Amino acid sequence: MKKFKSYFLLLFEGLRTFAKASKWGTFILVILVPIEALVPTGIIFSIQKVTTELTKGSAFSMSWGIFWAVLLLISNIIPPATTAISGYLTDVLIANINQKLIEKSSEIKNLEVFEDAEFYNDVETVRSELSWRPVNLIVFTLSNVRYIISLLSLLILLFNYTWWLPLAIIIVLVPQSLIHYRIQQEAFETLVTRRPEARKMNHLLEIALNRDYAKEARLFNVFNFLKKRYWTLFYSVHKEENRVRLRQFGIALAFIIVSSLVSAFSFIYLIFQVRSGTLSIGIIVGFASSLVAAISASNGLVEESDLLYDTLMWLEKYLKLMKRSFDKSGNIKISEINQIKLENIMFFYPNEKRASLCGISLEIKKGEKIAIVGQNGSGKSTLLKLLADLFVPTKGKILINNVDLREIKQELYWEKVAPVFQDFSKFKFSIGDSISFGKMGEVEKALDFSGLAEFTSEIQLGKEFAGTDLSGGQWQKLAIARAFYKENVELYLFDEANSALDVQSEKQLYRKLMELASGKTVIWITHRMTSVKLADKVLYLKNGRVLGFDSHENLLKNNDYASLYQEQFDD
Ligand SMILES: Nc1ncnc2c1ncn2[C@@H]1O[C@H](COP(=O)(O)OP(=O)(O)OP(=O)(O)O)[C@@H](O)[C@H]1O
Repeated sequence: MKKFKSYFLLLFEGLRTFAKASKWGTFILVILVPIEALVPTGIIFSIQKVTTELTKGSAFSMSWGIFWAVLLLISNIIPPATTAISGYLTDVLIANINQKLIEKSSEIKNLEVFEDAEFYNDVETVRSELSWRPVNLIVFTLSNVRYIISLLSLLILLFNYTWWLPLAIIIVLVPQSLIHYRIQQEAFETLVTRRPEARKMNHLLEIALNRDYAKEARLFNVFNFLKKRYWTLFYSVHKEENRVRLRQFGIALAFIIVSSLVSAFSFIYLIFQVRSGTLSIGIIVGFASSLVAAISASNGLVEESDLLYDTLMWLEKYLKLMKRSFDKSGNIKISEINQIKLENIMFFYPNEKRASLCGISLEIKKGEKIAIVGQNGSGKSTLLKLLADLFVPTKGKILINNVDLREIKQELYWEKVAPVFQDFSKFKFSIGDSISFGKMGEVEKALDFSGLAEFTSEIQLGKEFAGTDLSGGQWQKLAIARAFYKENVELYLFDEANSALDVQSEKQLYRKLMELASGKTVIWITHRMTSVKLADKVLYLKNGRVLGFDSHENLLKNNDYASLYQEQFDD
């Protein structure tokens, strides 16, 4: 019963979601659907009346005939109208849900949530099924409301013939529905808990079909591997689902046999009544038609409410995501970044036992140029992500102008920071939009600064949008242009922003950066040691710890650093 209650609560939430998308669309459907649902009962009733009046030779048969014709007309007009309105409602519902998801994502201030498997699974479930779930939500909600109203009106009609038949139908229907919901829930859970496998299967298909994988997939001939891995995953996912389906079929069959026996028995009983002259022939026509319609409505209700239930479980995940509140940012406003102080920073990625950063303490003053060096995995990018306020230290504090970064209004801090990440995003907009995101300003200047002067802001990016593609270095220059374009920056964070650049472009990058960032703080990660000479201080990291934080010249006295530096210039 608790399940039923939550089912109806969710159904109500679904209706509220429709109303939020379009008040008028929902209102018209709320009027039309019950009328549409009542029409079949009206038609059966009028046929019964026509037959009864005809056998009596009464002139009323004509009035009932006209009533029947009007109902027939209504039954033909309403379905195309509800289809058109529900089509419109589906479109605005999808747009509404998409807008809400974009808004919700903007509330995520700490990227740690993306590392949480449960959250990630929920987001993936909502996102991957977004293109078709809202359609199902509308279609199945409407059909279920229609079935419920039809069934109730038919049961009332049947009640006029025999009181025990509608009762028997309800007695068969309720446990049948309960068992179905239980199984459906199990099926959904199975699918969801198996979601990582389903995602792996999708990834295999992506490798086979996506252009990003096309080169290596061919030269390393991964296709046989993909096919085998796909079948292995398929069998593991579908073994469980087939078990659920089989149970569902068995239970449905048992209930169908019971309800057919009850119906047959009542029909035979009524035939006897008509033969003995207790009931009129019109009654048997009405009874037979309403029984067939009621059985078909109750079967439809069980089947489609199963499908609706499945969709409502998706809605539940969506609503859970919408209700989730994320860490709030602080409230302290800053207009400048005069000092950055790290106090004994320790950082573990979620569910990781090994610290990625350990006991980092240092101070950076406004305008200082800091290079971060160290071997792969030493914690350089992690430190930069903490400085960008995308992750929060597990222990210790980052102080900005002596204020804990957690207390500072995040939007204001981010306004002052211009990053180029190692794994920068390749936005497939026009070049202008992928730099400015719709803001006014001189995109061309940023392009020129980052060495992309030959491109204009109108050029569309991305082959999937009939646009152009860029070389690896050009994509990186575009990410750099994005950072150069940003105004009122106080802190530049560059994570191997030179990794794909040719020697000349790299020199230009640092020249422009030093020019643009004069008086501002710049922190850059690099494996190419030539740029360390430009830095006021070099931060040398190893295994998440600071091995040195001093000028390049002073650090050369450290054997470890000296050999890291020297190795670049050896053969
Ligand atoms: N999302 C993550 N989840 C778990 N561990 C991570 C994650 N990202 C990085 N790590 C781990 O944190 C440590 C530091 O990684 P980080 O990316 O900061 O190194 P890095 O010095 O920037 O390396 P590289 O020079 O290769 O870019 C590594 O041991 C890495 O395996």
